[in-house]
Amino acid sequence: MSQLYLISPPAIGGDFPDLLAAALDGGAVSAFQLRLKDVDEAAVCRAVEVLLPVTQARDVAFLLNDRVDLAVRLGCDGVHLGQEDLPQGGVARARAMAGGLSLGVTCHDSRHLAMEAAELGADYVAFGAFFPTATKAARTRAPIEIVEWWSSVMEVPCVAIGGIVPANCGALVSAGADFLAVVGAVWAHEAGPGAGVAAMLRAMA
Ligand SMILES: Cc1ncc(COP(=O)(O)OP(=O)(O)O)c(N)n1
Ligand SMILES: Cc1ncsc1CCOP(=O)(O)O
Ligand SMILES: [Mg+2]
Repeated sequence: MSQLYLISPPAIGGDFPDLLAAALDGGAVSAFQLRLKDVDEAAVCRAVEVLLPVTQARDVAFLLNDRVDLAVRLGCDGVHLGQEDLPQGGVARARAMAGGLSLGVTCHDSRHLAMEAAELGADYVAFGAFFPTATKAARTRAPIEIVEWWSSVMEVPCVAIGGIVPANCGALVSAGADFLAVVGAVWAHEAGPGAGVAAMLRAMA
């Protein structure tokens, strides 16, 4: 059984706290990642301040994308780092900086990067993109077999990301993905984010 990992749109408006509440009230979301792109640090801090209470009230873990220093300073539950977001010293240094926070690391389609990240203390590894996505110009396409392999040989959880929607998520659930991370499937759902979460959870069940 996979769990749902919700990621914010790359840009958010003033109504986003209400949209996030609606999404989280649509069903059991295990983790939320704030992933803002092209905004300054002050805007990220303000967003964390207003969104953290929304997730805390619903017992959903709050991870910040890209910035381990800010995640620690702002009291987030975790941080997600890409290979280009790692500090000097790589995953080992990120692990030390993150302390008790949950640490996730992007591993694209690489078994090597994933084994290295797990060895150096990542709490989860992320593979993707599995399907075409409009959210990001993803640098790699990952085969579903990498999830099958990872879940059969490793204990550290894995996250699948990239173009995941209700119609295609079954193969990743069957392959043993611990978490499915989605953006568009929820925020672009025609009936709103709560319906997007509910539709994902129905398809994952
Ligand atoms: C759960 C999860 N997996 C992968 C990513 C991608 O991270 P990264 O490669 O650093 O790319 P950006 O998201 O920063 O554009 C992620 N954010 N979350
Ligand atoms: C952040 C990220 N990293 C790889 S694909 C992706 C975007 C995922 O968004 P969507 O679920 O809309 O395809
Ligand atoms: Mg990043």
